[in-house]
Amino acid sequence: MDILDKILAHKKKEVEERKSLFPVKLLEKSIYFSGKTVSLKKYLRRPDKSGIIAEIKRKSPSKGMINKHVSVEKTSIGYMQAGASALSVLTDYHFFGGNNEDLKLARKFNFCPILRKEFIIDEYQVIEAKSIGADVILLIAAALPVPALRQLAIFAQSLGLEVLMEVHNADELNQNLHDAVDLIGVNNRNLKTFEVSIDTSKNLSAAIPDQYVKVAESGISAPETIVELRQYGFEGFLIGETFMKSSRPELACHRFITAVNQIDETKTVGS
Ligand SMILES: O=C(O)c1ccccc1NCC(=O)[C@H](O)[C@H](O)COP(=O)(O)O
Repeated sequence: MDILDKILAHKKKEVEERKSLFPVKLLEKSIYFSGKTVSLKKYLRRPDKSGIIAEIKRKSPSKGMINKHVSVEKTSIGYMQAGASALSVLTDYHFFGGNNEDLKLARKFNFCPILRKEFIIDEYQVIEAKSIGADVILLIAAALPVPALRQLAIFAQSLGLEVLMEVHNADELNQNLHDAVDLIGVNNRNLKTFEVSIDTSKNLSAAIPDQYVKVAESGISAPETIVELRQYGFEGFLIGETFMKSSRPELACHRFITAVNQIDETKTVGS
């Protein structure tokens, strides 16, 4: 059993418990449920932004505790002030130390696209995502059979949510391409070995059709990598640990984006 199998087995039980504790009828009463969403696709393409999706991530299966004392309010506002294009909030508690309140807090203090980083296997979690103020959900191709993934994606779009589909290889990519997916994320982290390689994004980039916004996920630790990945057509860059391992994640994000901008400026002057 790899880590994804373990997470999904746990998630199955958790979702059933949540369904009885917080029935759909209750979730639908949230002010966010019938509200408008903010488009991640559009924000990633805004020229005044970096393309960085900055993540709130307290701990992870690969790294253990990363940042126990993060303030979601301070960090999320600081990320956006630093020039991030969007936020990602891990809402899984058991493996990542997150929760729905984190996302609600991020929503309360920011007008920007927010990705609910979750292990979604059931329509209930899509309704929950909308009810807590998310704009985008993640669907992991390796987590679900193709028809189930497609159904969840169509359902999410019917609620006004965008769908970021995460793939690890060409097979997952080719099987799952369809109109209900808005963005394709290539995860550089191998979930069996936890090894990260930016080459995963580079190698898959050409196989992603132009209609999808390409997002490189995980293991991005150097500003130069953003500049390099842009040359492969990536417009979004999901970064968690590199910022969160600092006691001031928002400052780490600011320094990182400033460095990306400096590389861009140097290239412009030199060309
Ligand atoms: O981060 C993990 O260890 C992990 C393990 C198993 C499933 C998912 C995992 N991470 C979720 C993510 O996708 C990352 O938080 C996200 O891409 C940011 O990655 P990083 O910048 O490397 O923190």
